[in-house]
Amino acid sequence: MQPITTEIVSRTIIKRPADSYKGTYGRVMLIGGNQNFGGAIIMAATAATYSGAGLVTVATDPTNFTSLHAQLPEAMVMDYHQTDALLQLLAGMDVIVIGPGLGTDTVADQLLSTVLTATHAPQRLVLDGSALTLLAQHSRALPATDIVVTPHQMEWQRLSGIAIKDQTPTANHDAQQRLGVTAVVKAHRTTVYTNERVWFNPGGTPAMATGGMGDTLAGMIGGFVGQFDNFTNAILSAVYLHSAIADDLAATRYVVLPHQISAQIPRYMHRFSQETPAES
Ligand SMILES: NC(=O)C1=CN([C@@H]2O[C@H](COP(=O)(O)OP(=O)(O)OC[C@H]3O[C@@H](n4cnc5c(N)ncnc54)[C@H](OP(=O)(O)O)[C@@H]3O)[C@@H](O)[C@H]2O)[C@@H](O)CC1
Ligand SMILES: Nc1ncnc2c1ncn2[C@@H]1O[C@H](COP(=O)(O)OP(=O)(O)O)[C@@H](O)[C@H]1O
Ligand SMILES: [Mg+2]
Repeated sequence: MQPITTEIVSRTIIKRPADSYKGTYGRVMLIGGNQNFGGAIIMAATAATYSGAGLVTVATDPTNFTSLHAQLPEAMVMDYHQTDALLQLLAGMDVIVIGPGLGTDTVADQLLSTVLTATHAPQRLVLDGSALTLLAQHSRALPATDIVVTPHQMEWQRLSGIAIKDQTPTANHDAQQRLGVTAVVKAHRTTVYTNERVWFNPGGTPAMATGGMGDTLAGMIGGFVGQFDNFTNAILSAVYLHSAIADDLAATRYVVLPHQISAQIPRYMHRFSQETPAES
């Protein structure tokens, strides 16, 4: 196991080229937020936007439109029941994040199938939350493109079949190889599994144990993989920054809330972009 280092983050978060525009930084669609879990997709979309995604579209239940816009006017919205319109929009996306607050009813199940069928390389896919629970219920073909799953320990148990107490790095890596996708297994010390390697995140604090913290990470990963070419390094950098921000905030706070993390992302990205070694 190797630690995720600040050097990886500095190499990944590069200064923005002057000759660029919003399209340069990723068209990201986030799909989720049923009538009960609207907050989850709002937190994920907020994190993606504050992570620098150039254009953010949220496909959600219409009951969430107003609250989403009140929090995040930068985001566009669409009703996720409108399958034809969704398919049309999906075709133009660089990154699709599905799962935060999606739920597991038949609408959610259908949406996941639609996304798995419609996504094609080089589009990148982030599967989180309810999408993982649905995926574990019956196996489906995954598109041949960059995919990352971001389970907590119970979601990983459902997906991999490994009981929480048996989730060792070796067992998790074997399961990741079988699944063929990058796996971010979230815990106090989150571990990341790629085809080549096992990484561990040195940061993280129990002050992060609040609903929405993982939704925020999923949005950050969506924002990062839409901007930074190296898929693994983009994921590692998002995992690292998410907890590094929390650790700093927790120095003076008993709990850290997801929206407080998102508010700090641009400042931390700026800092790491200034540290980019001149030769890289
Ligand atoms: N504001 C919103 O809209 C929010 C919406 N959300 C959305 O809700 C949806 C469902 O996601 P979920 O994670 O809440 O529920 P689920 O997948 O059933 O897992 C919980 C079960 O697993 C167990 N468990 C064991 N270990 C665990 C661990 N390390 N971490 C976590 N759980 C662990 C746990 O055990 P217990 O707590 O009972 O001891 C329990 O039995 C999803 O779409 C998500 O995005 C949330 O983000 C919250 C904010
Ligand atoms: N005790 C802890 N120490 C470090 N990180 C934690 C701790 N508790 C929760 N987290 C982090 O918070 C996030 C929780 O994710 P998840 O359970 O998916 O939340 P949600 O679905 O409510 O958004 C993960 O990134 C996890 O690593
Ligand atoms: Mg979650």
